[in-house]
Amino acid sequence: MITVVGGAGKVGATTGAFLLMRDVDDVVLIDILKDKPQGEALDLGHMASAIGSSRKVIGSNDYKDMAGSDIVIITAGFPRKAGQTREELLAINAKVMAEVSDAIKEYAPKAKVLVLTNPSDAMTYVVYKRLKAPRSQVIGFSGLLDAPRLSYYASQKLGISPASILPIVLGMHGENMFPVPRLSMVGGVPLSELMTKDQIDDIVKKTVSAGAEVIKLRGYSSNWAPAAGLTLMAEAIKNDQKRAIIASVILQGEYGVNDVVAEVPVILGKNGVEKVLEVPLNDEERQGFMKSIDAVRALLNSLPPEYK
Ligand SMILES: NC(=O)c1ccc[n+]([C@@H]2O[C@H](COP(=O)([O-])OP(=O)(O)OC[C@H]3O[C@@H](n4cnc5c(N)ncnc54)[C@H](O)[C@@H]3O)[C@@H](O)[C@H]2O)c1
Ligand SMILES: O=C(O)C[C@H](O)C(=O)O
Repeated sequence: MITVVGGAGKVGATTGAFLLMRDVDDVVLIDILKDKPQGEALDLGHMASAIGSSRKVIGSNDYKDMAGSDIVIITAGFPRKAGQTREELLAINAKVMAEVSDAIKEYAPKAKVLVLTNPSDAMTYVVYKRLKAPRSQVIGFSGLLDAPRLSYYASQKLGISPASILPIVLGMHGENMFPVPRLSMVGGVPLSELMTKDQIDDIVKKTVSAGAEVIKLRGYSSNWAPAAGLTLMAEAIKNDQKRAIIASVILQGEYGVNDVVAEVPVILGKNGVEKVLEVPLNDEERQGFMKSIDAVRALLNSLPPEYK
């Protein structure tokens, strides 16, 4: 069973749909909004029936309905509006994370927890600290959004399928994210060798500002792409795929960094994060990555003390 807390929201409900479409597991949508999670679940139940799925889906306003979940996905909280940064949501969403973490501790303490809510690296840290769980159990989302965005923009320039690109994006989910074109491969050839410097600069810029661009165009933030990424992460854990995925984890010595959350490639399986991979950065890339790490560290330092 997979619970989505924030399940009546845009990313939450979309994730519920994708989990059912890909037959990953039964789904529970929990939200504080009256009737909305139940309404979303009813529509999704009809959808499951339409596709011939016997998966169950329920909506609830009661955290105790997450009991028995193997995975809890947190999409609860406030999204940013046009002109806002993700970091501006720090205090308001940290409060939501604390409440949801306390519920997880009570009702699903062994669940693997995927944290989407922004600013997602800091929110992952808050949940990790609050749950006092091993870092393998608390996994931040965004790598499976930022990396496919890099592939998307590169594929458009190169006229090839995004599926043939293995993208690497590290660090923070935000303005300080660190795409690494030299380690992003097309058939073993780095993007940096297939494109001019100007083209690389352009796709990096577009990747970093993609979330803001979606908001600017349609008035609210992304849901389809993050829901797809969350579904693939849940699938990797549920089906013990031991798949390399970029996710946000609490670094414990890797890259010479301690107690900071950052996007890095990890192996995801039934135990959550089963391995953290250290990509071979050159000196210049290492500097860029550390700048991104410093930005996350500064954000974590600015958390109110009760969340650290
Ligand atoms: N990390 C990423 O890559 C990424 C991608 C997209 C969105 N986000 C973030 O995810 C969050 C959700 O985005 P959205 O577009 O789905 O927003 P939304 O407003 O559509 O949904 C959020 C839902 O959370 C619910 N909620 C609030 N507090 C709650 C609580 N204590 N318990 C249960 N439910 C609660 C709300 O009622 C709402 O239904 C935002 O912070 C957004 O910025 C992150
Ligand atoms: O941009 C946002 O606020 C949502 C998300 O972080 C994204 O990158 O799409």
